[in-house]
Amino acid sequence: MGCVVAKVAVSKAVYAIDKPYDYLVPAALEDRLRPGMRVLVPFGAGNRGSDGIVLALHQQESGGGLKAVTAALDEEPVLDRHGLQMALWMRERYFCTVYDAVKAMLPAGLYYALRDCVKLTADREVAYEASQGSVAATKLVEMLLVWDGQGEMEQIRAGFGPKDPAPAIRYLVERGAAEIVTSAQRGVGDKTEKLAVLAMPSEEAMALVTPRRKTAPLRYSVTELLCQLGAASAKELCYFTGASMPTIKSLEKSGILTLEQQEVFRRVQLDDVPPKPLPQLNEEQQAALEGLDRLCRAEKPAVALLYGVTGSGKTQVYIRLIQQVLDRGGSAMVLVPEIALTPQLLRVFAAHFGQEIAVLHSSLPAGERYDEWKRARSGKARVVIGTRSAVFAPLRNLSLLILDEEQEGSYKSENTPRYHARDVAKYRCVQENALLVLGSATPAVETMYSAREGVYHQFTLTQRYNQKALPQVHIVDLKEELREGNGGAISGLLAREIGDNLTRGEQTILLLNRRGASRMVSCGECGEVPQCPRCSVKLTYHSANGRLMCHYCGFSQPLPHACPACGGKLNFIGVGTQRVQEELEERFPGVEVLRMDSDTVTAAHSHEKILEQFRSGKAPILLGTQMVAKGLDFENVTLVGVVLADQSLFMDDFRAGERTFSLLTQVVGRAGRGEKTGRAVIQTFTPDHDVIRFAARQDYEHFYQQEIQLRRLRREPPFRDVFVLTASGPEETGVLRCCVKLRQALEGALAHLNQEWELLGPAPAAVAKVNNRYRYRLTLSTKNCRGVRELLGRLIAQAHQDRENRGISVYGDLNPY
Ligand SMILES: Nc1ncnc2c1ncn2[C@@H]1O[C@H](COP(=O)(O)OP(=O)(O)OP(=O)(O)O)[C@@H](O)[C@H]1O
Ligand SMILES: [Zn+2]
Repeated sequence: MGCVVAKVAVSKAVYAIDKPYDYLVPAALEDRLRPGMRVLVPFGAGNRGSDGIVLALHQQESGGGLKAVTAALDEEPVLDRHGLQMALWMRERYFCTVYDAVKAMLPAGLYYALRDCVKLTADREVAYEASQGSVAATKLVEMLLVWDGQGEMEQIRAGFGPKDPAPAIRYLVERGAAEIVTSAQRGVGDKTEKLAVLAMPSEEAMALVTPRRKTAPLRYSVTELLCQLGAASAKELCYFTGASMPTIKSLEKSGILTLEQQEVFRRVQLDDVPPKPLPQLNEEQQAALEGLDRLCRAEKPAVALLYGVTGSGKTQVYIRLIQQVLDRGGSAMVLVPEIALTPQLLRVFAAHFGQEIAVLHSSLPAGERYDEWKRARSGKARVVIGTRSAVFAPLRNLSLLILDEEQEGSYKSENTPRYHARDVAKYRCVQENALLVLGSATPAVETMYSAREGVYHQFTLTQRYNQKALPQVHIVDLKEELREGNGGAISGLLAREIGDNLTRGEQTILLLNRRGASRMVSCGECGEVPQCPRCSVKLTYHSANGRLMCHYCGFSQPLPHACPACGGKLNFIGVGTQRVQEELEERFPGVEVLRMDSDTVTAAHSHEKILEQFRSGKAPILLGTQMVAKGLDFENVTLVGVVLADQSLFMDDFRAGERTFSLLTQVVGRAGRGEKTGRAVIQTFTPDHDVIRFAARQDYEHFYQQEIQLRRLRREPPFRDVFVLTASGPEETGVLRCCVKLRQALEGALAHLNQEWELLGPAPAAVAKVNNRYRYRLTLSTKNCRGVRELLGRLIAQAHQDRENRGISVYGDLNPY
């Protein structure tokens, strides 16, 4: 008789020591435990509990010296064989731990928050007696008795103040009067999903906070706001008052509000969508469908590019393709970029697949996401529609994966694990013998290159479904406008076109190409621009809450009345959507301008409502940031205006051209999708820039040819890959030293590499300081291969273990956005 040993990927094992750890499976668990189930195990010094996932089980002669699994956390596996394989694959690709990958793959509702508790094991008298000889231990016993014999480590630490409770705990444990237990509880999910509800009449609440208004102003403001609203998401309360989560928590402690794990986001109701017959395809669509379906039926891994101009009806092809997959008993997933997952799109799919749909969206509350995940796993839902992380959805018999707008940056994760959904999808295709369809009107240069090289299959839709020509585009040179004395945001031509549209009762979409709507302020006298105290960036002004905010760390402060440095008058600089809105209202009195940007989109006034208002034709003009550029399909829109095209063009990033081309082509493509022909006006300071000229002609072919040549010359993807190693820490010199050391080690090892490479840095990151941490990076450009990944993985692990690097974190990122 041997024993059963589990190989476990442990949550508390950091990257440098991440490997499968062996644990003995206790007899009581032997029948139950299977690979893919999460477990609680003792780990590290002191054997504190950690969660982990079982990678494999095997028989062994003896388990001498092995620690045992404490408990199983799941009834049945949460990952199957392919899922576990995927986690290992991600570790190797993205320099994360296996458990980091597992967490990214599972819905948040499944996480367990682990709590260490100290529990009295003896009764009152015995416990007191055991504590004799240590004042601290006696105090601890008293504390625990008050809490019914058990306290969480955090509570105890709080109770002991600055004193370390550890000796007192040890004292009791050694004398058999207490034990440390680790309990696994269902995770509480994301803070942002908490709903704060006023827990007492508002007068009482105000009476509680008013006396200390001076010393605790944030408590006062939060309470005041909550009294008006009754209930609000914790995130919103913070946003509008500048408070942070501890303030909300302290109000909860005082009983002024309760935090509920409630719906903050409304789930899109799909039950009432009337079913629709399948679309009749035109010839091009039919040809694409047949080709794709043939690949799908082959049950061999394949990637196909569906390259179709805006409005060519790619969605209709997807729908038919999915229907055929379902008819054969398979399942399918459709991934869309963050901003494209609109209720409108969901309704289109719901009309065809009804209850077969599961929606996995990052802004769904954790509980709902978990439910949807379970529906996919059980086979009740066979079509998953979702954003980036839906690529991990546990569909059975997966035979079709669709990545719509595959060039979009939101498919790349900016947090650990830093994966790209396209790569993960490709790997799943191989695992499942499925077909991956990459859809786009402006494919990523890498994707088109693979298609041209014959690595991907390609299908093309050259015409709009309605046979209409693509919109006519005019370029306006803003330098000319300035010379002619028009310093406003709207040129003469654009104003005339808008006017024409108003007369004809047609609608207009205006894009302000910049992140967020916000503006900076600067002092008219000394030129001072308020900066974030924690980051090396300027603060931007948000009109919705009247505060200056940092987009990197969330710091905010009320807009000062005068320049803090010299007392001068503050001016707003930069064109914000709000200013454009004002200008439009001046030029076209009485005309309603809907504005959609991060400022106007709040829980009460959602994205969805604004779009609904626009669709119903009530407002003639929709003005917004990138939110309005993509995916929208409104018949009556015949004019698109780009207020300023240059913004994203001059960023220090090899994708700047591609991103600008894509955005302009997409937004121009919103016009003329119905019966009437569309027009577009692009305003720019660089009318001769190739990217703008190509975009105006919607000429992807020439854009691609020029771009691929540039990439070849500059040795950028797809010809090489870019690995970025970033070190960040509280002291600049330490971070720099860490990078220099890393560079030396890397150079030494790369000398033996049998392929071309180039190493740059250390250089400060584009934003050199975030949240009081300095960031420096090394950039290695070379072909991605196992040897390079192993080398980088080893060096990152070494850097983590280097004592000199205490407080510094080092991470790697492949082809970052
Ligand atoms: N076969 C079809 N039958 C009926 N209507 C169609 C068909 N194909 C496309 N359409 C209509 O044409 C319009 C554009 O189609 P769709 O939104 O699928 O295009 P797209 O290629 O995804 O566009 P974009 O990339 O610009 O978002 C939609 O209103 C759609 O309903
Ligand atoms: Zn900041």
